[in-house]
Amino acid sequence: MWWIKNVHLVDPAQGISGIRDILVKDGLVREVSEDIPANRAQEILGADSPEEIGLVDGQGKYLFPGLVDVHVHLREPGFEDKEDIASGSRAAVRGGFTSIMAMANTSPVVDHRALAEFVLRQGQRAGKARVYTAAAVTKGLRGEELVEMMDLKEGGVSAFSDDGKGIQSAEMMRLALEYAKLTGLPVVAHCEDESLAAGGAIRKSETSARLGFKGIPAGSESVMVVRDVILAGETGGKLHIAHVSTKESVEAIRTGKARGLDITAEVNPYHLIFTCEDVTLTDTSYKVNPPLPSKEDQEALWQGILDGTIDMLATDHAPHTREEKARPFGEAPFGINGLETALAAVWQAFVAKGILSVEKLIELWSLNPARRFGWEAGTLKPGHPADMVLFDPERREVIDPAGMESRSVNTPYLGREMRGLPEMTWVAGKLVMKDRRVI
Ligand SMILES: NC(=O)N[C@@H](CC(=O)O)C(=O)O
Ligand SMILES: [Zn+2]
Ligand SMILES: [Zn+2]
Repeated sequence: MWWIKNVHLVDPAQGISGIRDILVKDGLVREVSEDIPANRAQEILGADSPEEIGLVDGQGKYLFPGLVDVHVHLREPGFEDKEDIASGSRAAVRGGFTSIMAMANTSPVVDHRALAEFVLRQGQRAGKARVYTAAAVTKGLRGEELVEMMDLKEGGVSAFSDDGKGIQSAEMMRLALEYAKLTGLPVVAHCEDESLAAGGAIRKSETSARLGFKGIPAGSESVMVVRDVILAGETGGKLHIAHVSTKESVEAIRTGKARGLDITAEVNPYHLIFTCEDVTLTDTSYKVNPPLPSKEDQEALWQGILDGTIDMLATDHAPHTREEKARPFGEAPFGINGLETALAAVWQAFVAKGILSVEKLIELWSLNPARRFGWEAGTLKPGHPADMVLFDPERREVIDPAGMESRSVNTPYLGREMRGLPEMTWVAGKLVMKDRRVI
């Protein structure tokens, strides 16, 4: 049992952003109030003596509902040299994430029930973050034949996604939305038209021309977002757009929402922090799909966040080995390792500077994703699971591979000092990270 005192609690679902005390017992939040006297805490917690209660002084710190990340690559089965479910879920809680959703682009692909159940079981066995999983939309991510959606839903998946590949056939996407609708689960769309994107390494721009790369045009994403919004309208299906990175995509989603369609969208925080102009040939950790956007697109992403067109942030945690990322830029795989650095990155770039409020941050990264995917998370209302993060806005740390839980270190922050980090993480009232160490 826990008693956290004098902490700045941020919980948009309860309309709270201010100093509170909070009591936790048997995995649940029991009481949230402005000041809890010792005898009352002992009574509510049913403690025989004060020594039984874990007391945390939250002075100068924030308490957040555990962050919810709907887009991570845990690489198991098949690519355990990059990450596995245990290491990924440890990285999650170290970074402040207590619920994560694994993508299906493993080997074999999570396109059948037995494998989905395996992923969920491995997540439980790891006993750190709550691990949810998406199943593929099409068998083997080949875009040709739908998976058994109802069977997978019964196996416990939370969404369907061919993430890593765009579904090239409009008819296949239409069918996917229609069938997924019967399960009540969203289709998570990775929007990428291969005829436009093929062979590119970074966003088509002055930089791509200067560096001598074939650029990936913004349209390779936007045309498919427009298509999928239209198909969501025709089918009445539930659509979630992954890693939105262009102005035209934001516009299409805004239009779809104005029509009342069942659409949500996420942005990868690195697309808010970096632009295509930051890319250098020597650092492949900036190579990500979709590629880092232009300044103009980045501004449109912000507009989308501020007016509610964009519902959430998601790391798209995409670990790759040092060997793979050591290849020449054009040949290195796409992806940025996110779980252990993303919150700090957003904090120091935006929240610390007053560009993004802490309340909006928690809406975007805890409340909204939990609501969309139907998970019990995103708030610390009494009676809800005590998935919580104690966050120290002043804590500094140099990002050192030796301290990282992820098996991969493909982040632009390597060797850089970050400011604003999670200090303690609880999942279901159990302390799983303390002082930057997973326990
Ligand atoms: N985002 C990436 O750059 N890479 C992801 C695939 C994806 O999310 O599309 C990966 O699996 O490595
Ligand atoms: Zn993707
Ligand atoms: Zn992804």
